[in-house]
Amino acid sequence: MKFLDQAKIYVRGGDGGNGCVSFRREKYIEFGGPDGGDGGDGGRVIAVAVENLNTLIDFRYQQHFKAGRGVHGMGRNRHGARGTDVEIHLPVGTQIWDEHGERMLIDLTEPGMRVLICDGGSGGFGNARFKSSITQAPRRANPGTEGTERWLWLRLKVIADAGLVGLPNAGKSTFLAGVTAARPKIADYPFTTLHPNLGVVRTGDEEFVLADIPGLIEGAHEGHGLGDRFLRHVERCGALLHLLDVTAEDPVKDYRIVRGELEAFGHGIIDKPEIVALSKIDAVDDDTLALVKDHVEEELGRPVLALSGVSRRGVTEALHALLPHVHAVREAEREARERQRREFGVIEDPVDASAQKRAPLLRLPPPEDAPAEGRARAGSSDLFDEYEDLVDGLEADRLVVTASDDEDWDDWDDEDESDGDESDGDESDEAEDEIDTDEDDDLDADEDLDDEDDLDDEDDLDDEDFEDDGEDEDENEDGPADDGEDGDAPARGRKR
Ligand SMILES: Nc1nc2c(ncn2[C@@H]2O[C@H](COP(=O)(O)OP(=O)(O)OP(=O)(O)O)[C@@H](O)[C@H]2O)c(=O)[nH]1
Ligand SMILES: [Mg+2]
Repeated sequence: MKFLDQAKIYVRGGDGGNGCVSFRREKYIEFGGPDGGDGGDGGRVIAVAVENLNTLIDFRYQQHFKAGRGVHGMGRNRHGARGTDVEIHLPVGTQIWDEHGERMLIDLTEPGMRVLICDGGSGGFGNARFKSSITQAPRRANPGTEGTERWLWLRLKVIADAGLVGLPNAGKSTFLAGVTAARPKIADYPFTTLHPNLGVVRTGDEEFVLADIPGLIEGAHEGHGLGDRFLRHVERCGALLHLLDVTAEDPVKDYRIVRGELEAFGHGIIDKPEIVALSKIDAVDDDTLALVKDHVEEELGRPVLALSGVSRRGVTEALHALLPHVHAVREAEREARERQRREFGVIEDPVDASAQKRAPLLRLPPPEDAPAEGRARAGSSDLFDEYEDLVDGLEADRLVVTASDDEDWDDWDDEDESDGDESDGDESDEAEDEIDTDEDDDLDADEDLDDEDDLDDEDDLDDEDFEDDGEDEDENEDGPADDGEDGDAPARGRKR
């Protein structure tokens, strides 16, 4: 499988479904009352950390993730269903960064960790919600709110307890293959290893993960060789095992080159506990080894181990030297995880009953430019007031409508005016251009109405009513919530 350790993705929560304006229509039942259901909430986008994945290559082929839209509310008090959630599976060790790659939002360090990265919009209230003792036939419903959207960077940092560093050909992959079941490519040329390899080391009853990363050369931080970006995979390691090829001309110089690159990379790698070992010692006799070892120890001013990935000599000692550091980093990681949990807070997951069995859902911090409260909730917003005004201006009666969006509301408004004009226009002489525009409006409005009809499941029922019962008319005209002079024939005819 190809290795890719960063990717940019676009995520979008589903829009909330619109509330529905509908009235109960049934034979022999007068004043049926409002029965428009609420729209369903939009689906959410959730990131899940999973094991057995170690690349972000999938995100090269798919970058856009959109959750499903909430279903619109319907008549007979039917609420729309929630939009479907989208789950994005990420390898453990993936970090989620903001759009500009400047701020890390969350670090998926545990398998099964779940993060809500994009919330869906809320469903709008149907007209049944607006029933009160005064307004018994409310003709308003809320449109659903839009889902949030954002771009995010994903960065994979392989999670290993210890890492192998060194020049190309130092014997890193050979060492990994010797102490773990990993089978990295090994060959007698530089840059055999092109991406990090992981292996699980077992010593006694201890286990830890060892990472072999591509070799570093002088100037790697400027992009020489494979560059130094793979170093971020050892950022999380508890310790580094720095291998120096004993057969090399000058192991001390090799050591300094690699240290120089670690320093140039930054991110605290240079400060990590480091164990230095001469490798390939089976390739030299003991005298030469002793000579080189003394020289290197003297130059570096520290003890140096000696090992061979081929003959396994000195390997156990090197692993044991790594162990205390591995324990220390694990302890620190555990604390960091607890801190992260406290910081992000856990969201109760009302949707999914099985969620309790799974890891808690964490909430990703909102984009920095977003309003603190997030998006306005349906039913409590300016949107609502705006809509209320619009509806008050409407003469339309007994509409059964599933709103699609704001534009539709505007169209309704237009339509109303044009209808008025239409009836006037037949009787009186209007200015010509005015009539023209009105006709255009009419066309548009009719089209819009058709669209709405298509969306609306209620239509059959209501169509029938419109056709056959004159009672209904009376019912609405006499209805306690009728605002004055509506119930006029043109308005009703218009809806047909
Ligand atoms: N004799 C001997 N040869 C070794 C030993 N370790 C590695 N080699 C040889 O050295 C060469 C390079 O080994 P690798 O393990 O691929 O080296 P590397 O550090 O992973 O190299 P890159 O992946 O290119 O950075 C291969 O030909 C190995 O057979 C050892 O312990 N003894
Ligand atoms: Mg290698």
